[in-house]
Amino acid sequence: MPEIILSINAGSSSVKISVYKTPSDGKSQVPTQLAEAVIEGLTAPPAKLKYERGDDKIKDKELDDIKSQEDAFRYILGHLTKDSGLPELNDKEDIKFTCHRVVHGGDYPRSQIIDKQTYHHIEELSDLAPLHNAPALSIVRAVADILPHAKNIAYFDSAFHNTLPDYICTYPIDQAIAKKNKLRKYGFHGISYSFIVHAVSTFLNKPSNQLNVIALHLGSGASACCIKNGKSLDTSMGLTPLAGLPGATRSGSIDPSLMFHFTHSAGKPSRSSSEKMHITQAEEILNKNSGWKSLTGTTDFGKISSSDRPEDVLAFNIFVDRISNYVAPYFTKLDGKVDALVFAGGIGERGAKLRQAVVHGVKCLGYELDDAKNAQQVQNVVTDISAGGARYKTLVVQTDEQLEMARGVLVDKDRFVGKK
Ligand SMILES: Nc1ncnc2c1ncn2[C@@H]1O[C@H](COP(=O)(O)OP(=O)(O)O)[C@@H](O)[C@H]1O
Ligand SMILES: CC(=O)OP(=O)(O)O
Ligand SMILES: [Mg+2]
Repeated sequence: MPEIILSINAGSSSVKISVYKTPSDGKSQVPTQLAEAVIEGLTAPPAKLKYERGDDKIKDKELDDIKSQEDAFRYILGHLTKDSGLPELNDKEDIKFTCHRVVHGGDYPRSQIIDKQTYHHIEELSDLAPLHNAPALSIVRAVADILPHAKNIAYFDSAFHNTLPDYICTYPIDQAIAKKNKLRKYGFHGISYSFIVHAVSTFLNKPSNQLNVIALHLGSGASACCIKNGKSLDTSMGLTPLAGLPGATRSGSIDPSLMFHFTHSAGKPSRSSSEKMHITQAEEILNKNSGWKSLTGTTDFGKISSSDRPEDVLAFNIFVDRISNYVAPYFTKLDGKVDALVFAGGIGERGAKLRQAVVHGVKCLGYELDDAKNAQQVQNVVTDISAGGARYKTLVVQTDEQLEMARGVLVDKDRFVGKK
């Protein structure tokens, strides 16, 4: 009997939910997608709904009352269960598995059933992913409330980076304190990077364990990953998703001393700290009130890219510069043996002008775009946008974290049987 999987991806500005059914032959490892709902723009209200079920589509429906990831989840679940074209979901008890993208999984090397212990562990990690873990847990609680029969499984963004060598994930600080407090580089967007490895390996017809890729996941949060033989060798995010590239509301890496000159109360608790999540004013400022929002007043990078206001041009140039700070070093870490430079995430997939500027900046390495291919809206999972004579390939991958998690359910099902 096919079973229904609800795969939930709570990002910092969006919630994306896909519904799948497991294959009826029980053998193939490919779930069938029945519907996909996305609410985006949580940081640039009003939030907007996109919905696709077969040929039925809703595009950019404005939702005034949806302010948080939990609101978005409840709205989407209501929409799915009321959709008469989706009879598989009319009875909520039909949902057997719910997959949750959890950004910070600490030392967890792979997915986990969410029981009391895992729930509390994810909660303890909330301080280290202030825009992510708590919203993901608010959805886990809502699922426990509305869908008590479903098995909740956490998929961790950090797990893909479990292969980082010690000299890359160790910070040069007192090692006794670092070990005691587990202060190291974790890295995130790993579910997306895992999807990218699968997709590019299929596209290039090359085994994933021989694949070398420089991957850029550019969304509300943005990161770069150096993938060697299909595994993470280095990545730009760190102990938290604040390190590395700037984002919609995040500064990215800055001089650590800066904050003490920015405000005298940097170390004091922020007003949005709660019993469950403790963050300082510095963390609040750098995670929630910086990035594109602080420079331009909007978090919509599409608007920023198409504007010629000086502050938008500055934000665009900063992003191009910071991205280029990773591409060439990762190229050398891979010894120039690079199968593809990959763009993914909301900005990577839709931002033709940004791709053009980034690739132009690394032209001397042998990257060049076909301008016409770059300008088109991508339709396929993988699109080659490189110029005919380019020495190295540039690809756009429409990443699908929900599908990556749902595939994981098919692989992991037996590990979870009998557990609740
Ligand atoms: N046409 C576009 N060009 C560039 N960026 C875009 C475009 N459309 C949307 N975006 C940006 O994509 C980002 C959302 O990316 P996404 O990966 O979905 O975010 P999240 O981090 O919430 O998962 C937003 O910052 C949005 O501004
Ligand atoms: C890890 C991270 O920053 O995720 P997102 O881009 O979805 O906010
Ligand atoms: Mg995302």
